[in-house]
Amino acid sequence: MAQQSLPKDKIKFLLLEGVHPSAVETLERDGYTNIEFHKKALPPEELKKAIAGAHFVGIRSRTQLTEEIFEAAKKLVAVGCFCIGTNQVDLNAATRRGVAVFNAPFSNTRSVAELVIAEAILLLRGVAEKNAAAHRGEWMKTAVNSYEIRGKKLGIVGYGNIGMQLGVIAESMGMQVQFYDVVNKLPLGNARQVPSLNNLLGNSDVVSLHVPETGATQDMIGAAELAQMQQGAILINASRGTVVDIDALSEALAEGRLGGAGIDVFPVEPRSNDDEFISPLRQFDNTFLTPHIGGSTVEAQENIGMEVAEKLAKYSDNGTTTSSVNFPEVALPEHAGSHRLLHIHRNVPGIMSAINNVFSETGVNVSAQYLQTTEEVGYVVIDVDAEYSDVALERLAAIDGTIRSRVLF
Ligand SMILES: NC(=O)c1ccc[n+]([C@@H]2O[C@H](COP(=O)([O-])OP(=O)(O)OC[C@H]3O[C@@H](n4cnc5c(N)ncnc54)[C@H](O)[C@@H]3O)[C@@H](O)[C@H]2O)c1
Ligand SMILES: O=C(O)[C@H](O)COP(=O)(O)O
Repeated sequence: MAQQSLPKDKIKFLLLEGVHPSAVETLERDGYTNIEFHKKALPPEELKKAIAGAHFVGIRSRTQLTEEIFEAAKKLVAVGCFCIGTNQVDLNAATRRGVAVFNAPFSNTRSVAELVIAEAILLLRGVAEKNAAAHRGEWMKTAVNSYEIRGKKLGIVGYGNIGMQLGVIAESMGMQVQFYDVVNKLPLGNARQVPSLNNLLGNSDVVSLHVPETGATQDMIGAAELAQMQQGAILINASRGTVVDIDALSEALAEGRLGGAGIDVFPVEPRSNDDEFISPLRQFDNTFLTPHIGGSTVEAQENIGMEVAEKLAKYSDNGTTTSSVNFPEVALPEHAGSHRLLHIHRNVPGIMSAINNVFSETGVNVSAQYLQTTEEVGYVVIDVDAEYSDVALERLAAIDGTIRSRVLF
């Protein structure tokens, strides 16, 4: 599929799930005015219709971009996840169609870490149940089962951007930090990596989960793992709802084996704020149940809006794919005075020589060329004299293995 460069007002952005206004402001400042904005996620059938005319789509964690949705999104050039997680996007389906996917890997990490620390303090003090009791008119003044976090052991599962930040804050408040990760990580401060999940679970006063949603993390904390935890320990999950078996957690809470839990993400979450939240955990006073708001602070949302909108605009303006989660990464300079050809292809032998043949056979002068590949996809960017870009684009688009090509003026 070969695409000519469109005037900016013809390039359509579909922004869903109430991304922060900073996204719209950033795009408008860059000259993109064709923006359809929705406060909520769209149901699949509506999404299919809305996405059919969109060149760029912006989502958060709720919108599922499945194979079927990509099939309906014939004009789609890139996806912006205005969040960290990208598990809601079928990345293979995107890559096969030459659709680049971007996210905001850092902007809300502090917000999540702060929520977890707050919950660790309040749950170790028994505040969740004392607060619930007070709302019912009960007075629970007691020091029994009420502890400081100072000197307690925090076990972090998944020592990535959030886990590391959490560890630093926890340590500054006097906690001893240990973590489990599938990758060997450099511990910050006095944190200590432990060799196994069981080792961490059996030896932590508070366990906090910060792994991505993958096959390996599905039900990572089930009945067997909960049984490993210390009597009275706290479990916090602000990662993904699929990581904890909620029925097993309910059982552990019902039997009084855990001191409490802070759960921000659930296997099934209401589609909107108008729908009822249904969970067996509602019965327990010693839990904080929050509506997936780990990253929902004004600061984080504003930064995410700018960061992801900038990435989309940059990709649209000059082809830069820096920090794409599914695409070869290329950081490109401006291309004033020349036209820029973007060629996305399956990474199979012979493609590069076919591309270079186009230029040797047509005599089109190449002023710069950039190439980057992943296992599946190759991304070549070629700057050429403006008057020859049409003919070169046509020839490039006809090369066997081409996924998508476009020209930027
Ligand atoms: N509640 C919220 O609002 C909210 C906000 C932001 C992020 N999140 C979730 O938190 C997750 C973590 O975010 P991050 O920015 O720290 O991600 P990250 O990619 O920086 O870190 C994830 C860490 O988990 C480790 N890991 C992966 N699989 C593992 C496994 N099976 N066992 C142990 N460790 C494993 C990785 O090696 C990595 O160190 C995100 O994937 C996202 O789903 C939730
Ligand atoms: O992946 C994330 O960053 C979090 O889950 C936050 O998602 P949200 O933007 O939908 O709140």
